[in-house]
Amino acid sequence: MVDFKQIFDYILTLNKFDFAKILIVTAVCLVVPTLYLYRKRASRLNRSSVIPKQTIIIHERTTTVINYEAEPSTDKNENIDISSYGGFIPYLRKLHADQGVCVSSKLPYPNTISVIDPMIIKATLPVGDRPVYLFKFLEPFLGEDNLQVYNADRAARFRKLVAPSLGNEVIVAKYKSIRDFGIKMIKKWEKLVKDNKDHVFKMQEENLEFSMRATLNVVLSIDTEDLDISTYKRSYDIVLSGLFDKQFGILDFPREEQFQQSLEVLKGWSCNFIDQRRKKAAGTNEEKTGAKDLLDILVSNNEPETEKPYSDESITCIISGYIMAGFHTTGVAIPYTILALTQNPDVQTKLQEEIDKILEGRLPNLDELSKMEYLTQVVKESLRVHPPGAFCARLLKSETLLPTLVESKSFTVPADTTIIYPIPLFHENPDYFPEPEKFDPTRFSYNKIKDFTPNTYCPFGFGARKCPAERISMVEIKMMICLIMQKFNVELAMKLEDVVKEERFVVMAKNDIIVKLVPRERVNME
Ligand code: HEM
Repeated sequence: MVDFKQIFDYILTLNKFDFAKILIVTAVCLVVPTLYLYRKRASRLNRSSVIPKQTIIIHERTTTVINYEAEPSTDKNENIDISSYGGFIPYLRKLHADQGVCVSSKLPYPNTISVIDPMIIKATLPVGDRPVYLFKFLEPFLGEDNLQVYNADRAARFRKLVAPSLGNEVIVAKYKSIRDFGIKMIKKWEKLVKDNKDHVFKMQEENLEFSMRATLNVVLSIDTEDLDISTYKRSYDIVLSGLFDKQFGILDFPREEQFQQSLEVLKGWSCNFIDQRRKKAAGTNEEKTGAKDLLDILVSNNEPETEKPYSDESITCIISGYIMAGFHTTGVAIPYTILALTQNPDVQTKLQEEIDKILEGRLPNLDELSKMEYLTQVVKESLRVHPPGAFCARLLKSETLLPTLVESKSFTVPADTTIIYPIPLFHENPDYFPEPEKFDPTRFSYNKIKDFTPNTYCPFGFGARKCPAERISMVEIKMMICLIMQKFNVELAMKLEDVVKEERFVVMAKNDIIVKLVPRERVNME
C-alpha cells in the first residue's frame, strides 16, 4: 500500500532546490517518451508517403483526407518504364486520363502528386519552395546550393536583388545588339539560299546559336563576336545532355569524359568573365549601357544571406544557371514557332501582312515590335502548343488544403508533398482551350483573352518562382520571327511525323526542325 502520509511528510521536508529537481525529472519522464512516439509516427508517415491513389479521398465540400494509416504504396517498387510511354509528359497524360485532375499513384517520385487543376495553381501561387531532389541532377554543374533549389525566402531576396538585370532598362539597352545577332544569321541564311535555292536549314540548331548569343549578351553583356561561340555552345550542349542522362545512369564512359571536360571549359570561361568584370571598376557595364546586367549586380553586391561579397564560385553557379535557363528554352521556342507557321500558311500570310504594314521594309525597333499584336498572338499560341518547359514543381512544407475546380471539392496533402504541374496538359485541355490541337493565334486576341480560365496558360511557370525572363524572351522570340518573316516564306523540309519531341532539360525537337527558306521581298538589313 502507498503510504500517502509518509509521502506528504517527506514533501514538507524538501527545500526549493530538491523540489525543482523532482519537477525536472517528472517533465523529462513525460516529454521524452511523447516526443519519441511522435517522431516514430512521423517517420512512419514519411515512409508511406508515395500517396496511394485510394488514400486521397476527395469528399463533398471540403475535406480531405490523406489516409495516414494506409500501407505504403507498392508503386515505388514497381518498375515504371516511362520511356515506353514516350516520356514523362505522355506518361502523366495517361495517369491523368486514368486518375483525373490529381494523380497520386504510380508516380516515379516519392511524396508527389501531379495536378492539372487551375484552382491548385491559384492556391499555390505564393509557394516559393521547390523539391530539392528533383533538381539534384543539376548539382555537378550548378552546385548543391543552386538557384533552382533556393528556399522560398532566399529565392525572394535573390530575385529582388537581381530583378533589374532582366528589367525594362536592360531590354532597351540590349535590344540593338540582340537584333544584330539576328540580322547576322539572316544574312548568312540569305547567302546560303542565294548559292543554292534548295538549301535546307536545321532551324533548332541555328536558333540555338542565336539564343546562346542573346542570352550571353543579356546575362553577361558579352560581345559574342570575341568569343568562340561554337565551342562554348557545344560545351553547354554536352553538359546539359550529360546532366540529364547522368541522373538515369546512362552516361557511358566516353561521354562522361567529354562531360567533365566541358564542365571545366565552361567553369574556366566563367572565371575569366568574372575576373575581367572585377578588374574593371564595378559598374563599368552600367556606365556603358545605362543598365546593370546580372554580373554587374553580383560583383557589386553582397550576398543577402551572409552580407559578404559573392564568391567567384557562387557567381559562376548563378550565371551558369541563368544561361542554362535561357539558352535551350528560347532556342527551341523559335523553331517551333516556325514549324507552326509552315503548317498554317494563312497564319504566315496574315503575320507577314502585319509586319509589312507596320515596318514598310524597315528593321523592327522595340516600339514597333510591341505594336505587332498578331505577332504576339502567334508566339503565345506557339508557346501554348509547344511549351519548352515540361513541368513546374513546388514543395509544400506544411499540410495544405488544396481546392479543386470540381464543385468546390478540396483535399489536403501532408507536409513535404511535392506538386508537379505538367504544363502541356494544362495547355491541351479543351475546357480551357477549345479545339486545343488547332493552331489559332486569335485565341490570344484582346477580345478572347479576357474569357480565359485564369491559371491555365503557364509556359513561363507561375507565382513566386515564375520565370523572371518572360519579357525579354518574348522580345527575343518575336524579334527573330519578325526578321525571318520579313525575308522568307517558310516550308517544312521534312516529314511532319519525323518532328518528334524529346524531353531533355527542355523539350527539344529530336530530329531538329528542317525548313526551306524561300526568299520574299527585299528588306534593307543595314
Ligand atoms: C521561351 C523562353 C523561356 C521559357 C519558356 C522559360 C520557362 C521557364 C519556366 C517554366 C521556369 C520555371 C518557373 C516555375 O517554376 O514556375 C523558368 C524559370 C527560370 N527561368 Fe525561364 N524560360 C525562358 C527563358 C528564360 C531566359 C532567357 C532566362 C534568363 C536569361 C530565364 C531564366 C530563368 C530563371 C533564372 C528561372 C528560375 C527562377 C527561380 O527559380 O526563381 N528563362 N523559366
